[in-house]
Amino acid sequence: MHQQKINVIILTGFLGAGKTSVLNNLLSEYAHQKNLVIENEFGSQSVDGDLVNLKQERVFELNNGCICCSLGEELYAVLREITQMPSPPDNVFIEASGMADPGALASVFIFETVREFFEVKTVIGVVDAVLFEDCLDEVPEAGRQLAVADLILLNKAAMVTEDYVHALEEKIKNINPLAQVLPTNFGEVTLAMIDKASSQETQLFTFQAPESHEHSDMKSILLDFENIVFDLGRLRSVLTVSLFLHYHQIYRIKGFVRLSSRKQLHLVQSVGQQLSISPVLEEVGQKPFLVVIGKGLTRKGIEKLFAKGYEHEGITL
Ligand SMILES: Nc1nc2c(ncn2[C@@H]2O[C@H](COP(=O)(O)OP(=O)(O)OP(=O)(O)O)[C@@H](O)[C@H]2O)c(=O)[nH]1
Repeated sequence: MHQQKINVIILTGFLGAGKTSVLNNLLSEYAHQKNLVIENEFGSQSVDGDLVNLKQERVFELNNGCICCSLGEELYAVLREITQMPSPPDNVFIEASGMADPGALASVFIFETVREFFEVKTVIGVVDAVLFEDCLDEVPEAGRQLAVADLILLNKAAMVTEDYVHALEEKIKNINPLAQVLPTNFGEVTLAMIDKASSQETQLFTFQAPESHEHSDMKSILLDFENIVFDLGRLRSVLTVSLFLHYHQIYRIKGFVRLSSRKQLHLVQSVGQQLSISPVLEEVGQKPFLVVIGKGLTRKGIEKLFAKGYEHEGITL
């Protein structure tokens, strides 16, 4: 087995938002390490010409899938190939096509067989400051890309006024209170920005969400579970079914819960249709809560859904 896990950075964002610019900057930032790029582009245009820093890196292309599920299978096959390389890379960068559902990509990394070798360091969402509001209203994938991201780069910031940048930052934070939002130009990112966004659990510990927020039809709902103890089996089955049935509404779930069968607090998170519930090693007084991000959600509906995870078998303190 590969001794150290391979870091994975997933780049999402709408067409022309600046993903390739961000990728080039990242390749410069990580130039001292061995990097590999996976592209998921529409069409068959060559990507090599766009990437300035690809001296040693190898580029894999995913061609078949975009929004469909074959994308996950294709990525899985590429990842297997990477683990069998004589000298595997330190970092794998995945640039998702502007039309891709990043959940389908990110969810591959929830599988145990993949997690054994790879660790998603961060999911970066690149947003075009000029076009963001139009995109969000008109393109469903744009909302999903925002929901999945840990770090959202508000790119082309210099093309709009400072006040507008602040207003957009607020809007984006309201949609995804879990992410860091940073204005950039020409996709300029630093390692420090990535490292900050990738300490996800630490970030969650200090997370203070607004009650509930709305923009367009997208919304984040904060659920306080301080006095609730879930039944693991029930919670898992309720969420698994809901992520499948309400795929077009629930974009992301993330937070902590208490379980009747375990002492430790558990981190719950969904990526695409995949769910993971894992123990938190150091809780340091963390209170249980969950954030649900999605489209057309109602607090009542979401509360009802989670109640199925603790009523009867579970205990309400
Ligand atoms: N003015 C300005 N142009 C930018 C900025 N960032 C990127 N661009 C330009 O916007 C265009 C698209 O940038 P890319 O980095 O290729 O964007 P992308 O998201 O990879 O594009 P697709 O692969 O087509 O989805 C290019 O011409 C960039 O030079 C910026 O901050 N300001």
